[in-house]
Amino acid sequence: MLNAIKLTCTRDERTLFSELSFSVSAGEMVQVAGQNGAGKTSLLRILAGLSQAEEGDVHWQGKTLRRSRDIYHQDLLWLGHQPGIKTVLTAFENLSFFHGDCAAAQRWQALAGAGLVGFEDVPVSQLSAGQQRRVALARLWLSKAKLWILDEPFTALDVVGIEKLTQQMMRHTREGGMVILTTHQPLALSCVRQIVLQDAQS
Ligand SMILES: Nc1ncnc2c1ncn2[C@@H]1O[C@H](COP(=O)(O)OP(=O)(O)OP(=O)(O)O)[C@@H](O)[C@H]1O
Repeated sequence: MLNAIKLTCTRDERTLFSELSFSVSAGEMVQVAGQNGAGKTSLLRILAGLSQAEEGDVHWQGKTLRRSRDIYHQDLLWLGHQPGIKTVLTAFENLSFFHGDCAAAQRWQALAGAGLVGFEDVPVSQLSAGQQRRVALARLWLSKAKLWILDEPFTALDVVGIEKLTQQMMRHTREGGMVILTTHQPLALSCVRQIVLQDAQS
């Protein structure tokens, strides 16, 4: 279980959120919602251990991230705003780089799952924005991480890509995984719990 405990985040002397507490349990999908600039990415980065809250703490399986760092890194898959893939490599080579422990057949399957059949051997720099996003998301087909933290994963995806990703997130939570995401897309899923960050200025 992930516990956010009384998190306070301040940027440029503006408090984005204060004393924010919530938990995410196995099998849950949570959408962090709010207007542009409300602090969604800031919150996700804190949850992923990439930045620090001014106050409060994040616990994974009952321990602070500091104390559970190694296990947390194994259990977490973070996909940020940027695709975070290597543009000089092909789609297949990217999956080999990030998931060399998976069999080649699994990597091909992951690319097929993400809708990249026919583009496996093209350098990523020559793919469209949506295809590049699909390469990053193909990692979700291979990852054994329990917790996925996804910042705007639907960006640049077409309708088919959105559907594939939605199905993949649902499969993950059905199997006991956890998903925390931000998106400005309406999510037509009854199983998603929302955490809404109010704009401190409004
Ligand atoms: N490293 C930083 N230094 C200074 N200010 C920052 C930093 N990161 C974010 N901010 C500010 O914090 C506020 C919240 O940014 P954040 O990216 O968390 O918002 P968001 O809710 O994800 O927005 P969007 O929906 O536009 O992606 C913004 O006003 C931003 O300028």
